[in-house]
Amino acid sequence: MSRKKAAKGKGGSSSPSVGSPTAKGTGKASRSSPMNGVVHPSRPSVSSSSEFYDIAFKVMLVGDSGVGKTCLLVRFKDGAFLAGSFISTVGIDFRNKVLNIDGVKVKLQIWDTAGQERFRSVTHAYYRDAHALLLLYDVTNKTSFDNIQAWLTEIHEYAQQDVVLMLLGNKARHCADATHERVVKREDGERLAKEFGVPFMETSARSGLNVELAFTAVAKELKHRSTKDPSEKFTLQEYVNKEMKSTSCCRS
Ligand SMILES: Nc1nc2c(ncn2[C@@H]2O[C@H](COP(=O)(O)OP(=O)(O)OP(=O)(O)O)[C@@H](O)[C@H]2O)c(=O)[nH]1
Ligand SMILES: [Mg+2]
Repeated sequence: MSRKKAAKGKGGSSSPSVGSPTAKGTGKASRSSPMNGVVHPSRPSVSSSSEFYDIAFKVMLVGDSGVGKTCLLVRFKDGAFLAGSFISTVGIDFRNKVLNIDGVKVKLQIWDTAGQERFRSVTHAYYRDAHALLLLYDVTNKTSFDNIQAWLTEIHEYAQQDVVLMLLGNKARHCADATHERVVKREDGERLAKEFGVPFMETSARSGLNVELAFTAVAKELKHRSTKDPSEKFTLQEYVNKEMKSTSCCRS
């Protein structure tokens, strides 16, 4: 397996990277990638980064405005929490991160979409290229939870049928994240996820709860699908159930 070089740094709506609809100039996603849609660039990206990778995937963060998509990405990429005033994402943005999954360098190109309704048509253009979707709601905001069904309808309409999907209940009350009151019970999230057959866990971009796990689990599933190694047994939901940390330490 030849090793490629990852483009480094923060992306942006003005300069999308390899594979974005805008970069191809067609406004439409391409489906020409080999290995079940896995991105294997024909040559290393022009970049000063020393991060090589073997396979690359696109992961999209979706959900209502304010649920914490940008914060989740920043927590995962930089290990920090964006405190202070809320700056709503305009259009779409991306960051890259290379993970070592069982000896394979997996590059995730993570697209952070704007949750605001007025940017919905921008987001639609990116769905078809996504290998995985992390769908977020905010456990302190009931409307964001009620809107999950509408998001799922949208996903079924615009995303690939075999897209890897995971539901995340963010802002979960956890040791370092107890600023807001929970209004969506964990059991409600579990029930909804079960109903739609998608893996689920609660996260906190603020405390870091399960953030690494959410992206690692998706990377493992995508790598598993692309290598199709029959000796390797992997089930996303089982992995998540085994690895996830619960918020129970803070429950009163
Ligand atoms: N307490 C708590 N606050 C969070 C968490 N994640 C995000 N926030 C706060 O929620 C607000 C919205 O976070 P963003 O990450 O910007 O939300 P977003 O989903 O990217 O919103 P859009 O870009 O408009 O779609 C910010 O004020 C964050 O500080 C979390 O895990 N816990
Ligand atoms: Mg945002």
